[in-house]
Amino acid sequence: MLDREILLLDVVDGLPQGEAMDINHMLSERGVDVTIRGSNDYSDMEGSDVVVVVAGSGRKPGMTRMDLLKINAGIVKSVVSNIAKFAPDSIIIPVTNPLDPMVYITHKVSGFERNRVFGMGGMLDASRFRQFIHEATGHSRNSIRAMVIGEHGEHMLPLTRYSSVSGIPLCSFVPQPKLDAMVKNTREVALKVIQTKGATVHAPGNAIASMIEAVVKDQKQLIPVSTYLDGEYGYHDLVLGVPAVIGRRGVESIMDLDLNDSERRTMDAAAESVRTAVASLDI
Ligand SMILES: NC(=O)C1=CN([C@@H]2O[C@H](COP(=O)(O)OP(=O)(O)OC[C@H]3O[C@@H](n4cnc5c(N)ncnc54)[C@H](O)[C@@H]3O)[C@@H](O)[C@H]2O)C=CC1
Ligand SMILES: CC(=O)C(=O)O
Repeated sequence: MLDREILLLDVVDGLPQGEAMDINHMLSERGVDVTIRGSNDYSDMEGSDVVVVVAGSGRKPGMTRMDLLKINAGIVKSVVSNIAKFAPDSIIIPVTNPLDPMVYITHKVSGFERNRVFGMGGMLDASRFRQFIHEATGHSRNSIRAMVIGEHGEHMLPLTRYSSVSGIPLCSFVPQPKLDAMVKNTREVALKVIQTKGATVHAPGNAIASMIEAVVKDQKQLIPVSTYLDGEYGYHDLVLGVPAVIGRRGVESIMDLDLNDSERRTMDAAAESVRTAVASLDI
């Protein structure tokens, strides 16, 4: 595939082709020389540098991400087998939920080195945490840095100690009850969006785009991503969200943060949740 080409691939005949035409018309008006193509044929992805996997069902109001485990595991396995066949040198960014088990499947089924498989979840969670910090403090979004690790699910870990406004740690000027409310809202807000409009769209799209940009432009950005751990944070053979430096080679390094007892308990609960889910699958 040419550098400035994006392929949309879906099982539904006509859907990616229609989306491609629509997006090309928009890009034409904006003078952007990137070509979008739609296809139902996996062989069209040959030569792709980065492949984003969003295939699968989304959760409906009342569902947790983990409720999608069985149905999406089969879909992701088949999609990833095709990626390994037709784009063996690519970087894969899984997005399908439940994210962390899907990243684990992707890593195992593709056989790709762990740096070439990392999921989008933490960056979206951090954008939500950032918005709650903005709403609670009134400070410019530009001055806010937020970090969210753990599971992209019930055991998400918004790290108040590692989040800041203009370099000043959040916990040094926001009272604990307010911090607790921000953490709770960050964990729960996706469901509120789904209850009101059916799916989360713009914020996930933006997070995916930023992650691709970090790879393509070799930005070495520190981003929370869902990645395979081999000893980091004390976990082996497990996928969880952690801060990582993202560049041309994908995950170029993982930052092993020092966690306090309470943070460690949430991280352990996240690890247990993902491990149990993965153990229930036939990979
Ligand atoms: N990790 C994250 O932060 C986020 C994850 N998600 C997850 O991403 C997934 C997709 O969500 P949406 O785009 O809202 O759903 P959607 O229903 O709009 O799109 C999913 C697409 O997957 C296609 N598909 C199904 N099986 C396929 C296969 N075998 N091969 C190729 N395509 C196939 C469907 O035809 C459909 O067009 C869901 O699991 C959702 O929960 C969504 C937003 C954020
Ligand atoms: C759908 C989902 O996982 C999210 O918006 O966080």
